[in-house]
Amino acid sequence: MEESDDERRTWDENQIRKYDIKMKSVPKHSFVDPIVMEIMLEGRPVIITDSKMVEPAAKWNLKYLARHMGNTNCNVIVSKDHNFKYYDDKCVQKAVRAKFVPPHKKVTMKIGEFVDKIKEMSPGGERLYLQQALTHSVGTEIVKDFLQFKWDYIKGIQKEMGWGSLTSNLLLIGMEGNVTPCHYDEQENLFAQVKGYKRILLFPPEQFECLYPHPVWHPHDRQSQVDFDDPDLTKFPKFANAMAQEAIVGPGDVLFIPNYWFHHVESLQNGGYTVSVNFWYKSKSTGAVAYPLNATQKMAIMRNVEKMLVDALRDPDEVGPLLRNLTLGRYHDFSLPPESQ
Ligand SMILES: O=C(O)CCC(=O)C(=O)O
Ligand SMILES: [Fe+2]
Repeated sequence: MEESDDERRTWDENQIRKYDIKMKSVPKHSFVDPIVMEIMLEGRPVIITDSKMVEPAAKWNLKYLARHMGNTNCNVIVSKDHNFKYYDDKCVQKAVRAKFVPPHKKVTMKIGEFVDKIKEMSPGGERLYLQQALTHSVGTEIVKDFLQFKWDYIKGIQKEMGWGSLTSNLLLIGMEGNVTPCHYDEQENLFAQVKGYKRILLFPPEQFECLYPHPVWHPHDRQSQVDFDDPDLTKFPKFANAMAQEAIVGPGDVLFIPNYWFHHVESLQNGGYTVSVNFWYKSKSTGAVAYPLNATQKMAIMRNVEKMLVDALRDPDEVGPLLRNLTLGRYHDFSLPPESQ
């Protein structure tokens, strides 16, 4: 961990984790370029540069945050390794909860304590990741900075995209090398990078079958079951066909992560701590629906069917067998040419 707040202006390949995944780059354009909105309206990710969208947060180094957020009880995840796979502990099914072993601890602490801890931590040891919603409780100076964000610009995007309300802003302070494993969210995301560099691997909803998300009733709902560090291709063979879109973002960059797009996020190794602020928005409400439905709409249907079945059967273990009985020997022939049926 860097002692100082020394600003690194770039990064190199050695700081990037190595995965056996095919990749191409996410396009990167200045906020003044009309192509930004064109890409976003197509529902594709883009890195927006020079927008100064969260410029007042540029001074949010650890010292400033510790001084001005001192009294806030912050949510901090403590992990034994570099992975911070999200889980929902409000998960309703008691049976699931009993069998589920959380991969890490969630605690709360004051930011001062967090800063002291991350400075003490040794390589290969325990890691921390602060993930705190920006609310009024974070202190007046931070709220003042927040109010100085470029809201005209931000609201302009919201309007042009037809998004619903801004639901929350998460402040993320990560240690170098931390990884948020591959998952999707049910919101549109303007992900603003403030300090340090992050690499994000994105996968479109069309690649659902390559990423094998956990069932919806599972505490790891929305998270891929595939361990990128050591993919089990026997269990998850189609992961071999996954094609990532890579984005590397640094201070001042904003990445658009579309609703239902899978994303893996890593703070670059040996790059010091990272600070990011995201903006989560409700998606555009679906007006007239065009057929055939797209991959995002099909993912939403699958979520609803799964939820309904677990509700009706009252036992998550019965969902898989029922779905198999429903389709086995009945539906698979449709994809084959007539002579092989
Ligand atoms: O920055 C990270 O580590 C995760 C961020 C993320 O998943 C999100 O903003 O949706
Ligand atoms: Fe996310």
